[in-house]
Amino acid sequence: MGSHRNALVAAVRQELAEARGTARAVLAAAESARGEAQNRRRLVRDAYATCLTQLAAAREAARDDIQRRYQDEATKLAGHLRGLATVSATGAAGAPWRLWAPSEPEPGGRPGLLRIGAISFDETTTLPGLVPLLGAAHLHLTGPARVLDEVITGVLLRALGSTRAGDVQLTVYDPEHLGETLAPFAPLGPALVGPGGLGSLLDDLVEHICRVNERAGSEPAPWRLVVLLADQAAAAELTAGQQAQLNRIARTGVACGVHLVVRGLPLESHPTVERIVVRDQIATCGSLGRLEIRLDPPPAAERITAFCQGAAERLRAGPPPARIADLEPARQWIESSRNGLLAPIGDSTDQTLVEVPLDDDTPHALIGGPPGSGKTNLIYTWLGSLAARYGPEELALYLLDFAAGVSFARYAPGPRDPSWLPQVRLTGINVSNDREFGLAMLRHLGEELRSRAQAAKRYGAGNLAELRSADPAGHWPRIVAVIDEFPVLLDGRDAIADEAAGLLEDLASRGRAQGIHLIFSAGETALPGRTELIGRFKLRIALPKAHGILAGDNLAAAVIPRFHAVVNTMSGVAGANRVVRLPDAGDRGAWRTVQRRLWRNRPLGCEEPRLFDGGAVPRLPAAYRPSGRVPSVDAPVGSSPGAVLGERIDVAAQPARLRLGRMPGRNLAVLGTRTDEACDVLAAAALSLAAQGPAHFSVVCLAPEAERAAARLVAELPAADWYDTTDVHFDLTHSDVPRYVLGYALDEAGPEHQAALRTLLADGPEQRTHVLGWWRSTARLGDLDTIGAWVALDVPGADLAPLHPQPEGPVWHPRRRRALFFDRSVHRTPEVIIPYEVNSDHT
Ligand SMILES: Nc1ncnc2c1ncn2[C@@H]1O[C@H](COP(=O)(O)OP(=O)(O)OP(=O)(O)O)[C@@H](O)[C@H]1O
Repeated sequence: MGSHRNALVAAVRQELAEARGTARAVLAAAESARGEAQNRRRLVRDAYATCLTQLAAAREAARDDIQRRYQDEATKLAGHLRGLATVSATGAAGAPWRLWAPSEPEPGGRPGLLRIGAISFDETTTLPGLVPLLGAAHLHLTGPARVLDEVITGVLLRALGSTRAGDVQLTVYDPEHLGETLAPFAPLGPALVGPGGLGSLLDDLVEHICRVNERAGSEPAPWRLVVLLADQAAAAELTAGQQAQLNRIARTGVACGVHLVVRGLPLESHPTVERIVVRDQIATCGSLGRLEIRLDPPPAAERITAFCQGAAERLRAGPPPARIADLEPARQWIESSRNGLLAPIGDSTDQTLVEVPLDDDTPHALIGGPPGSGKTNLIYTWLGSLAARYGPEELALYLLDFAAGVSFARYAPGPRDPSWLPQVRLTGINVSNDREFGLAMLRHLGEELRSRAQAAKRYGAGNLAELRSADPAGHWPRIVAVIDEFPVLLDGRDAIADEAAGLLEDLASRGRAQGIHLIFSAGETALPGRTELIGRFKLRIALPKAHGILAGDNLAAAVIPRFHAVVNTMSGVAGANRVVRLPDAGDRGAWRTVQRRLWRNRPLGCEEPRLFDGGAVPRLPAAYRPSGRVPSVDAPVGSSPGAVLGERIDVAAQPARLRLGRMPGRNLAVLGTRTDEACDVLAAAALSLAAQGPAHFSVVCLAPEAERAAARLVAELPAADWYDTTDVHFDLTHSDVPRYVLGYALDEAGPEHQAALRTLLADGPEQRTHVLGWWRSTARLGDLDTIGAWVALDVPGADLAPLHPQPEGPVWHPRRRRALFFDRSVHRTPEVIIPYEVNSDHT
């Protein structure tokens, strides 16, 4: 029994132990599951936290991105809007008051929007607040009357300032203040409508609209801008009929150029009615929705008055004349000069361009007007207009300016601008003292006339057009010679005037058929004894107050205003006048731009023009200096080497040469007291001889003031002896090569040397020894037969009589850097030359 109980206890114990073990295992599993669950919860919580952080960061980034994009877009949009506003309201229509100035509308452009204030876009961006008016809308304003009047004042000034004078006709109905509200506009003379005048004003406007409608398609300008400033009393008196008229205008006015600016009267709604509501200096407009415009302050009354006075003045003067740019052709150089040259020089008051011809019927032109009347300006305009139309194959220009100035210098290359006008072949400036150059140009043109006449004869052609048809490959441009202040050339009864007059007669009478045209201008054209010549100029252009250009009974030049001209193609007879308004051609910068463009398009081989500047001293060209090419003793010597003395006053700038052959008298005397010029003549002669072949030089210097120049010459010559007062020699020694004795101040040679000098002068040339000497006075020259050539500096003509073929001596008025050169073996009369500058240290 006991063992049974023990066995049972043991079994129970066993079961209990098992049950405890199971419970412990279950507990352990539960513990582990809990731990796992807790772990998972922590993980989930961590993940959630991370997720939240990431989400927050993503949200921040997205927000930043949106913000940035918004900023970018807003800035871009504001920029676009500002750009749009700028083009919609250019110049006076949109500029803030502190920068405001009236502006010229673009030709053919539409009127823009008008600024009344600014729209703040965000803290940093503002845009102009613009409203439409001319060509687009009526304005209807509501708000405090004082502020509205300020807005209206600003709008009016902008509308008037951005259109041409006369384009806007202003009418003001102001029954309360009788026009005083817009008093600063008084100089423009607006039509003022008093109390009780509203009805007839509206009727008038409606009638005007009907008339414009009948002429459909016509330009609306001038616009009629009608400002209605009604107070309560006036509004109360508005009749139903007037209201109906007002509404009719609101509907139909804009299309017919009638614009209302209304405060204090009701106006029917219509797409062309822009409503502006003002509250506390803030305006809202129908066209801008909810955007608010902070109003600009009104413009100062003085500014309005000043502008209106200027506009009234411009209105009295009429529309502005054409500008130089308006004369430009659509395409350059497409015209042919076969039958003539036709180019505008300005416009008439109806703004049509006035063209002037140079052709077989009107071959030559005469321009006249007192000093300062605009002759040079007209020539600039005409030349510019011709040069833009006719290329260098069609037109060749020769320009000479005898007026005190350098007006044609602009057409030649200069130190600051390498461009030149491709049609210009020759231009002379500062020539008033060098009439010889005028003569040279006429001689050149005379040659051209002769060769054209010969060619025409060969081809059987009667004029240039026929010659060009017969010889299509030939180069036959029309030639235009312009001479400003031409009477200077014909002035005086001297050989130059006589020869020039003869050449001009020839050119004026025969040039027509050969395509050679003259344009002459002068302050005074009444030239005694030249009436026949003047009569050849059929085209007359008279500037204000010109005398003697038009016929005696044609008084048009006396009454035309400044910067106008009378163009007459019938030698100035009354009844053939055309009044032209001349553009201002004075802007050098603008001309340079045009010239550069023409210059860049010049044809291949187009040569630079020859510029003769009477104020410049030519330098001895390098080709006449021995440097770099010292001839050897064996080199052949020409039978008569030529000494270069100076530059000839001719179109080719050739050197004046003295041939020194083996004949009696081939010596040179330089005469006068101007040391530097005398030294230059001797140096140029010696250096040019040295450059031609082997020669021996003896320099005899008897004047201390010439020593420096003489010494420099010796240094530059390949071989030279030096003699001075301590050692004078005039011996005639035999030499294999030509020998040149360069004598400085030979009048200083003492009596003991006179015989030797005379012998040298008399016998030297045949033995190839030549004296090139400087005498300061003609009295000490000795035997004149031995002096075959001379160069006179500051020696009066009378003193040269013994050396001159005619006993009365040459007409010679000495002037600086000019010399009279006579070589009895080639000249009939002496010629004027310009001594070269050989060394630059005395100028
Ligand atoms: N059409 C014009 N528009 C504006 N200004 C002009 C016009 N014509 C001339 N002028 C100006 O008037 C002034 C005198 O003109 P210009 O030198 O052409 O006269 P001019 O008759 O040649 O004088 P002068 O006989 O003294 O040489 C210059 O300052 C020039 O710029």
